[in-house]
Amino acid sequence: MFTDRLYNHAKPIWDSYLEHPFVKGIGDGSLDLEKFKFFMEQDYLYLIDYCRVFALGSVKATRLDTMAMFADLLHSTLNEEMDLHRKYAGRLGISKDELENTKPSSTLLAYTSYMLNKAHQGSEAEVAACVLACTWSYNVIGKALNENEGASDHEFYGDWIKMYASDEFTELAEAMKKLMNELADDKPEREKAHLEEIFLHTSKLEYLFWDMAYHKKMWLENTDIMNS
Ligand SMILES: Cc1ncc(CO)c(N)n1
Repeated sequence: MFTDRLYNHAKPIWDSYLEHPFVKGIGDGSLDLEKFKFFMEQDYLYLIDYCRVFALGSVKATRLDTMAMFADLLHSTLNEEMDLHRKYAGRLGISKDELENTKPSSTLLAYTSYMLNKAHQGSEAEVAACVLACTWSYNVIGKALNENEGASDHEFYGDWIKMYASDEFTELAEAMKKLMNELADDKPEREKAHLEEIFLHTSKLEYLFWDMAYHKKMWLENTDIMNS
């Protein structure tokens, strides 16, 4: 299947997520709260544009069931996944306004601009390739962290793990993989290679996103000049 090919190619990058101190810190509960706060603020902005990518998927869908699938993903991101962020914001003392008015980091802009550009230019298959690494890798990470004894009961990070390891989120990731396979399987090799490139780029951007959050990096690490 096409998604096996994608996974095999991206495996070293995906394995490195689980080694990253940010991800490990969620798993063992040791992550600095300020780093998590930075992450959730940037991730909220990320999800706003991620929803726009799903909307483009509905626009470009050639079949009604694909249109419905992108619409469902948009709906559950807006109402369920982003609700996790709104609840964490409440616990961290960030208002909804502040959350929506977060200043974007360079990594966030690179990631969302890339996805939106590819989604605007491409067909429904490119749109699926843009969002696949996101949903799928968070599910893989959530399930891996959930293996840690007591991780999902952690009083602060437990809810994050429960969200991404949940049956509902697993179903979304599986549905995305199924859609990618349906859309890619009969495509010529040149097109498959392009979809694979998008998957690899977004997989790398996922790593950059974890690293950005760990260092609370806006534009350049350890410089204030560009951070205003
Ligand atoms: C950066 C990023 N990638 C993937 C997901 C999962 O939806 C997320 N919330 N944020």
